[in-house]
Amino acid sequence: MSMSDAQIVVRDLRKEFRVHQRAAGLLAATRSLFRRPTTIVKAVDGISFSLARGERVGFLGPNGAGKTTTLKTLAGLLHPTSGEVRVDGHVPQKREVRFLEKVTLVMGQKQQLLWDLPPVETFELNRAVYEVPRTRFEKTVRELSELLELGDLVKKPTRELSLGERMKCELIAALIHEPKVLFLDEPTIGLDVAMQVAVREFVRRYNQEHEATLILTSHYMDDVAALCPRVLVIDKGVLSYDGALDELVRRVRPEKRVVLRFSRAVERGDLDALGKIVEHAGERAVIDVPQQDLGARVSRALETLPVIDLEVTSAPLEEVMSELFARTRKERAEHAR
Ligand SMILES: Nc1ncnc2c1ncn2[C@@H]1O[C@H](COP(=O)(O)OP(=O)(O)OP(=O)(O)O)[C@@H](O)[C@H]1O
Repeated sequence: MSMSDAQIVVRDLRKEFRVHQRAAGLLAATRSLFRRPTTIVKAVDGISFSLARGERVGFLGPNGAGKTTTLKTLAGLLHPTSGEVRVDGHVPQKREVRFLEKVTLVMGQKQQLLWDLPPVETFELNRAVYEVPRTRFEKTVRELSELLELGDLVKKPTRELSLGERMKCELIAALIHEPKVLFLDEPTIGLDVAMQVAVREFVRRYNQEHEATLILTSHYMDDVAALCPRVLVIDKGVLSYDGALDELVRRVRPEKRVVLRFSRAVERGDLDALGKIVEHAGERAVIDVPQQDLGARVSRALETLPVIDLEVTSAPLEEVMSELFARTRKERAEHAR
């Protein structure tokens, strides 16, 4: 994809925050009223990427990596310290009406629904703000409520809804104006597994039906695996990977995970030759085996051990990601020395 075809373009984006240090003690506090020491936090430290229309990209990184800051900048809520950002040809920070009509930012940790009123009232408010024609509005609300199986819940006061029901209504409120670009920051946080799946499927359908572009952050790797073929990995404001999720997993963890069950307890020493032992408790063992040796090692296990059950899996994505983040930190620490 050339930069000119891209719908979202980010070039060398930096965002710094100036933070006042809080000194302890009354005297220090009084003094700091006049001369407050400040430090600079480099939340985003020179990142570049671009997205084509309709793409779904996951934004991964540990806490404080700079994900929310990047999304807020793309949505026009924060001004970049330097660098360039374009979303469908617009400079987000100008917050032009035509730009605002095209985008939405959903933050799982914040809500826009009015607490004491039913969600439909917030939908109505957004209809007015975005000047959505009545018939289109009604069609959208009906379709989205059906997709999310909300029924008449949208007419109950928000405070009476469960977390999952509220999150679904948040999504509808954010989509009343049928945006083409979705920035979703932890949209499934706090939801149970069934609800996560429902929201995920809904987002997927919206993406397909509207050819909407999507950037998603989530601590639930299942969300990312289900929705985002491509991922960006950010740590300490710097991008360390931009590419296919599968490829990332292969790079970080070229091993397959083999779960073995035996008809009787097996000695640890008998397992050593198979690979890296992740777990071992007598009649059960979990072993990481290099991908290229998988066939040979599995045959060996079957020949030499009383195997009654064998399953080949991959390490959970959560584990792969925390290993990646730990590695990046370590490399950077060594680099800094
Ligand atoms: N308004 C602000 N003022 C000062 N520092 C900020 C501000 N917003 C964010 N930061 C700092 O910038 C860094 C990046 O924060 P950001 O919220 O973008 O991270 P994140 O990747 O979204 O993290 P998480 O996964 O925890 O939500 C953090 O060190 C954070 O403390």
